[in-house]
Amino acid sequence: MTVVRTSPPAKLNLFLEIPARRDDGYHEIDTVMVAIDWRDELEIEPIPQGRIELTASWLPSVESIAGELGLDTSDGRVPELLRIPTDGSNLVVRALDAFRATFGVKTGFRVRLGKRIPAGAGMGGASSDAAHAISCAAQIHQIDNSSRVLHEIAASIGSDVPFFLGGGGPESAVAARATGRGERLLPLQICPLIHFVVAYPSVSLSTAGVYAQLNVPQHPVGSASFLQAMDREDRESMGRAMMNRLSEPALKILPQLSELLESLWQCGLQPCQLTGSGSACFGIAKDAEQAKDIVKRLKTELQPGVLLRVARTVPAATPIEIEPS
Ligand SMILES: C[C@](O)(CO)[C@H](O)COP(=O)(O)OP(=O)(O)OC[C@H]1O[C@@H](n2ccc(N)nc2=O)[C@H](O)[C@@H]1O
Ligand SMILES: Nc1ncnc2c1ncn2[C@@H]1O[C@H](COP(=O)(O)OP(=O)(O)OP(=O)(O)O)[C@@H](O)[C@H]1O
Repeated sequence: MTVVRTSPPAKLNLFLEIPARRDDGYHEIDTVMVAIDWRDELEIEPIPQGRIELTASWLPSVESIAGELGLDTSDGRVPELLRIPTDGSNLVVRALDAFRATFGVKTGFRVRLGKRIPAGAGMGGASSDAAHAISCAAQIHQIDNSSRVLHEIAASIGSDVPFFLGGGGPESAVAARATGRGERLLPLQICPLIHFVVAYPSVSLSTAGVYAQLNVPQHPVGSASFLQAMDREDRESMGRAMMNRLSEPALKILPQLSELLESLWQCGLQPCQLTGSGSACFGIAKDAEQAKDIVKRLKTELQPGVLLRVARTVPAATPIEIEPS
């Protein structure tokens, strides 16, 4: 049986405006997302049984992630914040079930999911896992990865999922503009290499809950200035045009996020902002060296209590390794 492996990346929203509320419970968004090298690990093999068997664990270990977050594991139980569902509520299971139903696949998949990306962070970890699971299943069943149908399956699982399919081309874009509810994608050919410091506090936010607290702006800001700056690789103008309309509702729910943003800013990261619906925040560093130094310094100030990582832009769709056995 063939085993396929890949490493789903997280995303950051550099620009996120929300021009309108829709009648179907969603919002029209205008966002520019980049993928970053904070990655989960996914291993999928076909099995004759017609079901999805998923196992999931934290990498390098639940104890080490819990330690950084200041969560207690002394009773041997996984802390609530780090529980990973392995039933039908996991987006990987939902995506693979939708794949089987769409293509009439009677056999199933065994999946091992290694998590590094926190959930409810606005980093799209679950969405990326789901998109990469779809790509792996397509590889196993020799379905063209650029198929429109795969994009439709992805969009049915979640608004952020199609971004991580990467358009199916050989060279996936690092950045894309997403509109509609997030599923209409324009891959961006030019994106400078950006180094980030990303910080996840010991708390998750519900995407639906944050959207529910949003006051839709009367005069939405267009993404044109940000996109033009990106096209010119003009980092200063990009920085000035960055924004996230969900910051206000997220900070209303979790006021302590402003302290985290302040800590990033005080270290010289600029600009600093929430990603997606939070709770993770990020700041842009001048280079890899500065990002590394800042993470080292912030660890002494903020840990335990905050996961801190350096990250840089990478292609949204990660290649799949095939191991025939
Ligand atoms: C905040 C972002 O991460 C920005 O990229 C996305 O807009 C959220 O995308 P996502 O997590 O894939 O969200 P979904 O799973 O599709 O939707 C979760 C919930 O978020 C709200 N939602 C999501 C996307 C959207 N365009 N409008 C919304 O109002 C809805 O209440 C929806 O029920
Ligand atoms: N593959 C997965 N990995 C982790 N959590 C998952 C997965 N699939 C479903 N979940 C559940 O989904 C919930 C929401 O987490 P999700 O991962 O969607 O947030 P996120 O990846 O940060 O995305 P968003 O950008 O929407 O905030 C979690 O509380 C978790 O229980």
